[in-house]
Amino acid sequence: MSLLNVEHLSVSYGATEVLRDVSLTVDPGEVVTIVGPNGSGKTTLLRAIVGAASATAGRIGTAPGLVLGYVPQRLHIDPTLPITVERFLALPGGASRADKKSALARAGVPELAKRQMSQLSGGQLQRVLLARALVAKPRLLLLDEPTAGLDQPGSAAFYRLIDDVRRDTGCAVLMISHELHVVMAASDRVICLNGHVCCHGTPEHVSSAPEYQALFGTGTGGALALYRHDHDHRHDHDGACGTDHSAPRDQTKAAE
Ligand SMILES: Nc1ncnc2c1ncn2[C@@H]1O[C@H](COP(=O)(O)OP(=O)(O)OP(=O)(O)O)[C@@H](O)[C@H]1O
Repeated sequence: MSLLNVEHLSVSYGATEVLRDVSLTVDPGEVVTIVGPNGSGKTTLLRAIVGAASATAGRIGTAPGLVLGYVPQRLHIDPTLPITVERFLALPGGASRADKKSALARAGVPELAKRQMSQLSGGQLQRVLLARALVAKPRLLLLDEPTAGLDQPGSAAFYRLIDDVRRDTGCAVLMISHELHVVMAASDRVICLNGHVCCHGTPEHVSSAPEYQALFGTGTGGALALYRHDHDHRHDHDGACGTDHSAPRDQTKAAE
């Protein structure tokens, strides 16, 4: 049984439809990565899954009692508001000291408990955000570009950490990433989003799909092209993006 089942989801901000007819599933233990150009609705999709953006159509089903852990893309911390890492990790429902300690240890930053949030480096902050997501012992971890702003070694270390967490806890991961080599190496499945699901499947399948290449270019240049592609294929309401949305079932579980 899937942990998460997004069915025909549409989300609008005012009159602007940002997501249209998006369907996907995440099964226990899977790593599913969402790629897509800036403004393609990736963050909105995660926000809808955690209940922070409301659907205009479709539904989001979760396994009974599913605990989600969400690492947002950005966190603004008011530097005038003193708050320690330890206090930041407190959950609305309360978290034990032991749970907070073990989440920090699992995120690789056990020494940061007493530090001020405003004094953390970018890499430390990402790990503290991860720790906060882990306190509740999630079965599904949602990561929104978790390594944005980190240098290459910092980013690689963070993804190794995610891999360790997944192996140790068995949680599934649904993440947004712009780093193609990470996506290729670490994901079971990839969903290419551009307001709608352009294509989906194994990393190999997606990276060779014409819809993906139209968005991101081909080869390793695709990773760099993520931010400067020209959106040159249609994705209006007839779904005419040249996409075979009925991709072979052995290659993907999206849109079931
Ligand atoms: N709260 C909001 N109100 C109105 N429009 C919004 C809001 N949040 C996002 N949008 C718009 O919705 C579209 C999708 O935004 P979203 O942040 O989901 O894209 P994204 O794929 O995550 O982009 P990026 O890669 O730049 O992070 C954008 O055009 C954005 O300007």
